[in-house]
Amino acid sequence: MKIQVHDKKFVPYIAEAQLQQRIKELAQQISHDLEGTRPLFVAILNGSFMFAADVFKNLTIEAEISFIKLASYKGTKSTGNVITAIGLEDDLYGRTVVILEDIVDTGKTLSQFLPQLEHQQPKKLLIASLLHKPEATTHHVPIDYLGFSVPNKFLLGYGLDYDGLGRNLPEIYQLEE
Ligand SMILES: O=P(O)(O)OC[C@H]1O[C@H](OP(=O)(O)OP(=O)(O)O)[C@H](O)[C@@H]1O
Ligand SMILES: Nc1nc2[nH]cnc2c(=O)[nH]1
Repeated sequence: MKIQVHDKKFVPYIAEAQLQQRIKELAQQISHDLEGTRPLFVAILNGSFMFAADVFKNLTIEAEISFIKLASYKGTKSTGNVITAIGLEDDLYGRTVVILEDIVDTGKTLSQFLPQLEHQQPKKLLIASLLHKPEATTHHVPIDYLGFSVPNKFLLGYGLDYDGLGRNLPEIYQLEE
C-alpha cells in the first residue's frame, strides 16, 4: 500500500519478511566467519539502529556492540567536510571490527570515516551494509556483507527517514516516480 510522508508518496519496495530473512542469512554468515574472534560491532546512528538490532539478535557467537554518531563539519581549511565520530570509546587496536550501516549511497560517509578507524589499527575492519546503491557510488567502499543492491532511488523506512519521519516503518519503501 502506498504511503505519504510529508509532501511525498512512497511505494512498498522490500517487505518485512524479506528483510528479516536476508538479515538472518547475513548474521549466520558473519557468525560463521568470525567465530572465536569476539568481534566489536560499530553501528552508525541514526539510520542503522534497526539493522544493527536485527543483525545482533541473530548472531550466534560472542560479540560486542557500540553505537556512534558521525558529525560532519566544515574544516577551517578548504579541504571540505571533516567527519568525526561521537561516542566511540572502545579501543579498536587488535580487534575484529564490523561497521554496521543502513546504506552506502555515494560512499562519501564511510570512505571519509574508515581511515580514522584504520588509524587505531584494528586486526580486521569489515563493513556490513543493508543497502547499496552502486549507480550512485562515487567513493568506493569495500562492503563485506551486503543485504541488497538497489537502484538509485530514494528509500524510506526501517531506519531510513525522510526529513525525520518514516524510520519506524518495518519495511522499506521507494519514492514514487
Ligand atoms: O554513502 P553516503 O552518500 O555518504 O550516504 C550514506 C549515509 O547516509 C545516511 O545517513 P544520514 O546522513 O542520512 O544520517 P542518519 O543516519 O542520521 O539519517 C546513512 O545512514 C549513511 O550513513
Ligand atoms: N532516507 C534515505 N537516506 C539516505 N541516505 C543515503 N541514501 C538514502 C536514501 O535513499 N534514503
